[in-house]
Amino acid sequence: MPMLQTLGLNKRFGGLHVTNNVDLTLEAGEVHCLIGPNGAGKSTLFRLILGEHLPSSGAILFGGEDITSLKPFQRIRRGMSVKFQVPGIFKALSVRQNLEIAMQHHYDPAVLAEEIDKLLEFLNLTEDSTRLAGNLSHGQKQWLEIGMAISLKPRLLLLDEPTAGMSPEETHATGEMVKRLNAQGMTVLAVEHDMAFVRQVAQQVTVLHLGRVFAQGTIDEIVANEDVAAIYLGQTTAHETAHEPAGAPHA
Ligand SMILES: Nc1ncnc2c1ncn2[C@@H]1O[C@H](COP(=O)(O)OP(=O)(O)OP(=O)(O)O)[C@@H](O)[C@H]1O
Repeated sequence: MPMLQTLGLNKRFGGLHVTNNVDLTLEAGEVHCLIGPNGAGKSTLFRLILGEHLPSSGAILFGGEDITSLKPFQRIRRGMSVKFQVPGIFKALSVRQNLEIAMQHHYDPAVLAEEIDKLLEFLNLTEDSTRLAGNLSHGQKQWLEIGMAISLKPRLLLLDEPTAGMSPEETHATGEMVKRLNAQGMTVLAVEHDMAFVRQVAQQVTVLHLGRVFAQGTIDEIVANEDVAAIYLGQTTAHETAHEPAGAPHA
């Protein structure tokens, strides 16, 4: 049974048809990347999956259960977790305190410290555990957020442009993190522009264009697809800045 399925999903904002009949299937245990030019509808699809938007029509199944009308917290309870681009960490608290806040109500006090230690090690943040989160590097902040998102051991992790603004080294380290999570059984759906990252982690890639599924396949199939290359034409690297991801994938 697939981990996640969207069936004929539509979302309209007034006259704008932003999600157009999207059928997306994520098999359990896969890393799936969602790519597409700016405005293709990637973030909207994410918000539909998480329940921050309700679809105009269509359905969403999570582990076979119809969750279309469930609220975000009910989806999270069922094992979904998300890391958005917008920072969600408490800058004035230490790295460890941030994780404590995310985890304290979900773990027995007897094992909490040990669980946090394990997570800090996974995130390469052990030596930074007493630093204020606001003083971390950009990449480390993103890793702390990933840590908060995985702290409750979700079945499905949604990542919205996890490597935005990162150096190539940080991007690669993030990819390794995702691969280790996946090796432990976590299913991952990531919106991502960085094709090096997509190539590093993705078993399946879906290309969205104008709200529709434009192409789907392995990274090799997607990169070789001339129609996919064509929809990125005109969206050159001129859009890129260090902190603003471009619409076009950069190889
Ligand atoms: N709440 C909203 N109300 C009206 N229009 C919206 C809303 N949210 C998104 N849109 C529109 O839907 C379209 C798709 O937006 P979306 O953010 O989903 O695209 P995206 O693929 O994530 O783009 P990007 O790569 O730039 O983040 C855009 O034209 C956007 O302006």
